[in-house]
Amino acid sequence: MADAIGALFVRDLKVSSNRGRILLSAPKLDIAAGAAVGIKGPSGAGKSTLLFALAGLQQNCTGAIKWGSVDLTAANQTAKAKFRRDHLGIVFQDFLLFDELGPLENGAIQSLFRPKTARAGLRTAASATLKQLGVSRDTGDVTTYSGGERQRISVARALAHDPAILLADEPTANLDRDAADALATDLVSQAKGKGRTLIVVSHDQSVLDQMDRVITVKDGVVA
Ligand SMILES: Nc1ncnc2c1ncn2[C@@H]1O[C@H](COP(=O)(O)OP(=O)(O)OP(=O)(O)O)[C@@H](O)[C@H]1O
Repeated sequence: MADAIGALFVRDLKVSSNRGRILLSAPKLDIAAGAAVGIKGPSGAGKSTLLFALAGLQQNCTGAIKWGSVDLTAANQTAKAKFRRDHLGIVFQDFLLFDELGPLENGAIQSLFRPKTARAGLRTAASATLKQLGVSRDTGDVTTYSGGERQRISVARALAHDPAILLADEPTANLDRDAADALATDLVSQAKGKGRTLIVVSHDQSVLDQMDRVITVKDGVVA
């Protein structure tokens, strides 16, 4: 399964700022497809920079970031966008939902820019994941839902296209303890249940405890 799209191979990665300062280096990082991996480290260490590089969203990267046979550092913007559309789901600290829409409209938001033939499937998948995650009502916009529910809606959105890879950047930072624990459990079960690779940046030890493995980033270097 060396070429499984969820298998990550990073070599000699360097990420620079626009002014040429090295923000992050990762000499070697391998993650097996289907693994659940935490990324920890002090504030400003470069964790989000690493996660965004792995998503093909970070500028000024050199070296190799390969997901299966797709080399993101060699890909142009169109190819990177296609990779994300086909294979990647992302969950953000601040949810990044559309406040004026409800859970299903947010969960299935991708249907607005997907081919007509894919739209019904996306809505069905988002609806099923919302149910699995316990977001059972679909009344009112998402501002009427709790933080934990909103983050679960953003997980349903990230998974609607059935990606092989799920990335999350501090997904529990805005949640209370109970909601954070539940969300971490949900992320792991949604990933493991479908053999997805899960990579979670977190300061939260109870989130990191649920991962198969934890990587440390310190002073811009991935250990
Ligand atoms: N586009 C950019 N241009 C210049 N510096 C940047 C850029 N993006 C990030 N940085 C710097 O890179 C370093 C790493 O930032 P990053 O957000 O990856 O850290 P982090 O480990 O995720 O921190 P936190 O835990 O506080 O979110 C920081 O010093 C930050 O100021």
